[in-house]
Amino acid sequence: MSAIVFDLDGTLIDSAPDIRAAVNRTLEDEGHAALDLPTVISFIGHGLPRLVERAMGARGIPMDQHARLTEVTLAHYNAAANDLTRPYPGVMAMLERLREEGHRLGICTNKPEAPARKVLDQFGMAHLFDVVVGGDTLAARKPDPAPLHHAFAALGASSGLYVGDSEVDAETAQAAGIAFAFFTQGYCHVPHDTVHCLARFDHFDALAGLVAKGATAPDR
Ligand SMILES: O=C(O)COP(=O)(O)O
Ligand SMILES: [Mg+2]
Repeated sequence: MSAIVFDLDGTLIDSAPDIRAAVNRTLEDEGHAALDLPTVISFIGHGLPRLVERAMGARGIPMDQHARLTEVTLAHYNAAANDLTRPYPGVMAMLERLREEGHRLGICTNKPEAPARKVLDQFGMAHLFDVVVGGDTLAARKPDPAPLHHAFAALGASSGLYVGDSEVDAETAQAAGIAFAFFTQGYCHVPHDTVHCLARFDHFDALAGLVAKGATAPDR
């Protein structure tokens, strides 16, 4: 038995199109032009408040509107979190296999906890996870290691494997002293060879094999 914790956006699910739609609804409500998908993807990774801040910056909206527009965007997202979102190929089979092998699974995402739970539920994945830590579950969010420590503690493990798609996840794992497996098809914003990881993979069919080969050994 080991504990395996997953990032969500860009790792288990390709959620950027719905995130983009929510942000663009907010911008359009305010009379501003929409943002394209690559631009929105470049803003994903540090949580919703940061994403809204960057979208506002791109459109020259004064930051005194930030708290309000973050709430508005969250409401838009909660209303339509699964219209365009899809799990990456092989995700469901991989999660079920890891559970069958006796691993305990968790989520550590910077997405707010409520929509994270909702998305997992709508894809029929919620029952596979023993803990969901979102960007607003604790006072700190990734790359602070606290949310990842919290997830592993809830699983009754001090170590295991963290699986994510971005430099933020790699930094978080390193700060937490947890081994990191890097899914390369998500929303990473730096050259892939600069991402510190124990293993990298581009399809979830490969993950169970990595776990079996001992990718859950401590990273340092
Ligand atoms: O909400 C974000 O900015 C990123 O979410 P993630 O941590 O699941 O990639
Ligand atoms: Mg991610």
